[in-house]
Amino acid sequence: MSRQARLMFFSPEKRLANAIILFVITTLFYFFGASLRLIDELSLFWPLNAVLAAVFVRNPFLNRAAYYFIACGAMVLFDAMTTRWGWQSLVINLSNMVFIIIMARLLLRYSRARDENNWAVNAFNLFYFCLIASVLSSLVGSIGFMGPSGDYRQFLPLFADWFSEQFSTGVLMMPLLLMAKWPQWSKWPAFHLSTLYPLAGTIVSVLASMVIGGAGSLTFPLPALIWCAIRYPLPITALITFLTGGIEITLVAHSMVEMHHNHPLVVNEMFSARLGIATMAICPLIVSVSVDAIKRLIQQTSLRADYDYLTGVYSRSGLYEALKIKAPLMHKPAQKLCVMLLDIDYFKRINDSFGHECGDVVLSAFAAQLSKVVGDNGLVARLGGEEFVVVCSTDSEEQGYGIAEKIRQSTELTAFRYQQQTLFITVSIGLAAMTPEKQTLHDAFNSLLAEADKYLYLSKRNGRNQTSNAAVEELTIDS
Ligand SMILES: Nc1nc2c(ncn2[C@@H]2O[C@H](COP(=O)(O)OP(=O)(O)OP(=O)(O)O)[C@@H](O)[C@H]2O)c(=O)[nH]1
Repeated sequence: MSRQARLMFFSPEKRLANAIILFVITTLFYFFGASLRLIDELSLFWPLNAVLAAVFVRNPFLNRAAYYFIACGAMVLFDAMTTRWGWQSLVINLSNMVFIIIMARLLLRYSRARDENNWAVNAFNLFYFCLIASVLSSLVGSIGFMGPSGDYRQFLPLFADWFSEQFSTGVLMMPLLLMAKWPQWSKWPAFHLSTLYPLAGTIVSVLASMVIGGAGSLTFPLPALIWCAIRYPLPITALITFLTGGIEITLVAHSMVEMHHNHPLVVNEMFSARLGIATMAICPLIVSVSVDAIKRLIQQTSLRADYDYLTGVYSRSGLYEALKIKAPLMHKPAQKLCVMLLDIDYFKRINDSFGHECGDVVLSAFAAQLSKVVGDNGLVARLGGEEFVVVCSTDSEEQGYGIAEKIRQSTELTAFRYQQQTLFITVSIGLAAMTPEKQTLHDAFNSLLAEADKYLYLSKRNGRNQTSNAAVEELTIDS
């Protein structure tokens, strides 16, 4: 991911600026969380912990005691100015820090190394890391909050509420926070109305869960979210999933999705709803991560198929793809399509005298030299063994012949090096050219390749290290 595309607020060199920004972010989100408080101390959503954990994951250099201290200090200071919690504030904020530090450390240790470019939201890992961080931080929070003289019958409901909030907010927010980047509008595909269908499906299913109600209705958006995961990029899926989960939690908390008709909302139901929503939220992400991985695999496989592994020039299949995509841009209607078939002379001797590895080095250096001479004026491919093909568009066949000769002469003059050895090679070339009229470039190429093969044979037969084409063939026949 490029520096510009990622959201960058921190820098390893600017420690004071880092400290100030961290302090401001902590205070802002603390304020936001505090304004969402539902019942006394507890919050419906507490986004600060997920936000700070993501900040520490995205900026590994911030993972130092001093920065942890600043974040915790900002929280305690906010409480000191806005509440009368006293020591309880220390416990609550310590529990926040437990979540933040455990989450950041686990993600940095197990996810980042695997995929440097994607901040690897391995959805399974994220789910379990959130679980571990939430259990530990809620334990610290609820035990500390009750204190030694607390009524321990209250422990379980307190722990359940604390844990389910941390866990659901973490699972819903972390993927989005870890992947957030400035949108690159230029890379967005053209808009079609059908693009909105999965989003519309999600909205309709959230509305349906409001109308129908009951615990089961919370899973209504799942199919639509999975549809989103298949259609949209990973960060967009993370955003929609986050919004859907957040809306559902709010609806349940405000009894707009009824879990039990005619019964007021009790903590256990909230606990169950939050866990259910968090579990549902991870499903589209798992699909999205898998779709992303499959897409990358397809990209890698086609890259492998399109390029020759040894020399880096096009493979045979890659050349046919390039003829479809690149050649029409390069070829003007009145121009000649020139196909040169090249075969290194006596290549077997190089293998026999210096070994197969030396042969590979020569093939690779020859391909590099060939690409340099042809430049942007043509396509270079390796058909197999020591046989290469060059396709270019020229104003005349003579011009094509000129390029072929330039290749041949530069090959003859190049000293190829392998270990302490200096080797010289020559190449024989067959050249065929035509102005494709009704034929596609692909068909024209196929017939020119067969013709060039005939002229290559002529070059070999006439002593190698030469270029042959129709004109040379005529001369040979005449003489
Ligand atoms: N090192 C290496 N050798 C290869 C590769 N592919 C094919 N070869 C060798 O290339 C040689 C081609 O030999 P021949 O077809 O007899 O042709 P030549 O020796 O070049 O002789 P002429 O083409 O008639 O000038 C064989 O020894 C193959 O084993 C490769 O990827 N690497």
